[in-house]
Parts: sequence; structure tokens; C-alpha cells
Amino acid sequence: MLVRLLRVRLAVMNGVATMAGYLLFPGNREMVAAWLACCGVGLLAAGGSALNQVMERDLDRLMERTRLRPLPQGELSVAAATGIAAVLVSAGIMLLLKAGGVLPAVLGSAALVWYLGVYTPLKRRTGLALPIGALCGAVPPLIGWCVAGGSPGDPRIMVLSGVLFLWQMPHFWLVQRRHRQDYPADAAFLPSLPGNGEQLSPLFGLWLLALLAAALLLPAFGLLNGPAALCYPILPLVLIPLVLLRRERALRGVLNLFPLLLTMTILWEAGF
Ligand code: HEM
Ligand SMILES: CC(C)=CCC/C(C)=C/CC/C(C)=C/COP(=O)(O)OP(=O)(O)O
Repeated sequence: MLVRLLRVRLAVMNGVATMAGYLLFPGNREMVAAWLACCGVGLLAAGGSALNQVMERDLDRLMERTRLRPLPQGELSVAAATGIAAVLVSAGIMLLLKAGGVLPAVLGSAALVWYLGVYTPLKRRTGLALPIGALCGAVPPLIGWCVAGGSPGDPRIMVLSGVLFLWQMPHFWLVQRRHRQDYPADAAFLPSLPGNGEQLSPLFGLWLLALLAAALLLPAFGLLNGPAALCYPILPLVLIPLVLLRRERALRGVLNLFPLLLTMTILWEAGF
């Protein structure tokens, strides 16, 4: 039940993205702080998921994909879910404070407020909620970078956060297409985004090309060198034939792994 409430895989992947930001910063390898940051972000994302489900329990009841979640199923009360979220969010903020001081904790709190206070309400009104919500999803690498000693305005971390920002749109569009029955064109909530027809919309392909171009900025900016930079283009280039062959299930699987595979390349570059 808690796995469904906390969306553990999504929370863990946000922790992985935090590690990518930490390892991208050259030199610093204080791994205790790195792990504290990863766990802090993961706890914040998990707590955010629980509060998001408290706020969306009416919508979750309507969708096939979400109707089995603990609140629509009556497995958990609103008070209990809110209490669990409060513990997780408090713990997450404390871990970020311990990992890197006030700035990471403020960034994490701001991302959480954006997710719950901007993205979640906007979802009911406009499909533009997606790119707006993707801003908070691009914050985890920034948190890792700042914990490692980087400056939040450094172009190098802007490239990595920008890649994660761009990735979130095709990531969600494929989820939405997989559950298209939950997103009818006339949905009173969560208006469908372009690209929800039978075929993948040209917008999906264009957005994926933008993601690939942004991803290739990492070796281009010297953020990846040596063998990691040589092998790295394989990662985004695998996506192109999957789109052309319309292998959506494989495309969704590879795309969902994209943040993990990107982090592993940065881990390789960092000499682990
Ligand atoms: C606006 C941004 C995003 C939206 C709208 C979005 C939407 C979704 C949705 C609807 C699901 C399916 C969840 C379910 O059915 O229970 C999902 C799954 C997932 N998301 Fe996202 N997501 C976003 C950002 C992110 C970010 C930033 C990450 C991590 C870096 C992430 C990682 C994942 C993972 C790992 C899964 C589970 C995939 C699986 O179960 O195989 N997502 N996302
Ligand atoms: C540091 C920190 C807290 C960063 C934020 C990480 C984070 C929670 C990003 C948002 C991910 C997201 C929009 C998930 C989809 O929610 P949804 O409500 O659209 O999914 P649903 O349709 O399955 O309910």
C-alpha cells in the first residue's frame, strides 16, 4: 500500500537524478553528503506523492491507472496519508540541511511547493501544467550540484537540469498514451496533450530531437570526456529507431531508464 502511495520508483529516480548532479561537480567526492542528499530528495518526492494523492483522491478514483491507490480504495484515511507525508517531508528537509545546509533544503522545499501548489492544481485546467510541472522535476540534479559545492547558476548544471526538464514531456506523453482511456479528448480534467492520437504526434518527435540535442551538449561542453563521452551518444540515439519503428513499449522502457542511464554515464566519468 505504501509503495502505491509513495510512488517509490519515481521517488528513487529523483534521488538518482540528485546523485547525477552531485557527481557532475568536479572534484568533491564526500559521498556521505551525496547519499544524504539523494535520500533527502527521495523522501521529499515520496512525501510529495502522498500529498499529491490526498489532493487528487477525487481524480484518482476516476482513472483506471490510479483508482487502486490507497485513498480511492479506502485503505488509508486522508489524515493518515497526510501524517505519513509530513514525517517524510520533515525527514527529507532535515537530510538536505545535513547534506549541504540551507540552500539544498530551500531548493527541495521550493520544488515540493511548486509540485503541490502550482503543478497539481494546474493539471485540472490546462495541458501546460506539464512543462510548468517539469520545472520542479528538474531541481534534483541542481540540489546534488549545490551539495557538492557548485553554484546553482553554473551553466554546467543548467545543461543537466535542462536535459531532465526536456525528458519529462515525452516521459509523460508515453505514460498518457499507454493509459489513453484515462485521458479522453473531452476530459474535464487533465486535458490531453498533443500527441495522444493513434500515431505518435510530430510534436513528440520534435521534442525528442530537442532532448537528444540537449543530451549531446554534455560531451560537447566537456562535461563528459574519454570513453564515457564516446559511448554516451548510444544512449539517446537508441531512441530514434524506436520512434521510427513505433515500438512504443520499448521506447517507454528506455525513456523511463534515461535518467538512470545518464547518471551511470556520469558515474563512469567520475571514475567509479
Ligand atoms: C511533470 C513531470 C512528470 C510527470 C507528469 C510524470 C508523470 C508520471 C506518471 C503519470 C507516471 C505513472 C505513475 C503511475 O501510474 O503510478 C510516472 C511514472 C514514473 N515517473 Fe514520472 N512524471 C514526471 C516527472 C518525473 C521525474 C522528474 C522523474 C525522475 C527523475 C520521474 C520518474 C518516473 C518513474 C521512475 C516512474 C515509474 C515508471 C515505471 O513504473 O516503470 N518522473 N510519471
Ligand atoms: C526535490 C523535489 C521534491 C523534487 C520534485 C520531484 C517531483 C515530485 C517531481 C514531480 C514528478 C511528477 C510531476 C509526477 C507526476 O505527478 P502526477 O500527479 O501528474 O501523477 P499521477 O497522474 O500519477 O497522479
